[in-house]
Amino acid sequence: MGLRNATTDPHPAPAEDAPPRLPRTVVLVGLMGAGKSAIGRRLAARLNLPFRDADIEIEAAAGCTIAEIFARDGEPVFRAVERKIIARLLTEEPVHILATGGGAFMDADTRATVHAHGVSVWLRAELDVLIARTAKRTHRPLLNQGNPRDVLSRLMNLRYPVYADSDLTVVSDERPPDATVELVIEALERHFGIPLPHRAAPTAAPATSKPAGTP
Ligand SMILES: Nc1ncnc2c1ncn2[C@@H]1O[C@H](COP(=O)(O)OP(=O)(O)O)[C@@H](O)[C@H]1O
Ligand SMILES: O=C(O)C1=C[C@@H](OP(=O)(O)O)[C@@H](O)[C@H](O)C1
Ligand SMILES: [Mg+2]
Repeated sequence: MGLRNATTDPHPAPAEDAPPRLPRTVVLVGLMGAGKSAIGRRLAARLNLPFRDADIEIEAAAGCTIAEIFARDGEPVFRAVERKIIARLLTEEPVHILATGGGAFMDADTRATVHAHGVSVWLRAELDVLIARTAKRTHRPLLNQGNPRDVLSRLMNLRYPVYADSDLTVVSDERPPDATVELVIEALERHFGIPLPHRAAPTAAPATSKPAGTP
């Protein structure tokens, strides 16, 4: 018979028949509490891609927490490490979902690297949403120096005009995280003009078994 065995076919289907793939690493940008880490992790699972969190990579490289780097070495040292780690992730790792820390995109070099190698998605959130989401944890050094509402409000004024330079903007509001993930997938599909192969969204929200405080 003329039927070919798919596994031993010496003439495999041409590449254009393969499902479209995300062409660039997705770089999530936004203020503390916007959901970069939480949405990024879920987005990676939906798109079946690796997830990296720049903050976790920094802590692994430094062998201590971000709060300890700020206290011991100061913010400029943290920013230098952050710049280096994000450049490495974007230039040396295959396409993945990357959650940055809220200050990363403020660095001109990092912005240039993101524009050159990634697609940036700003998770834009209102002040009250950011305050509610960040209030539960105390690991962010910038929010432990004074009133979090004042700090976040000042950072919004400074940073939102710069975050606006992102390729895409998605609102991060009170809707459930999976609904925001859906918005990001739709925005990416529109941006690249391709359907992205992705897993179905989780149907029901089962009772959480995560330890308290896990993003
Ligand atoms: N709809 C939502 N979208 C994103 N995060 C949400 C949402 N609802 C609650 N959260 C919680 O808010 C926190 C957001 O923090 P995180 O993802 O660490 O933000 P970032 O990395 O941008 O600072 C997490 O604990 C997350 O579980
Ligand atoms: O906004 C910032 O300058 C920072 C945000 C943090 O990350 P998240 O935005 O993920 O909280 C972390 O990188 C550090 O505490 C500084
Ligand atoms: Mg984060």
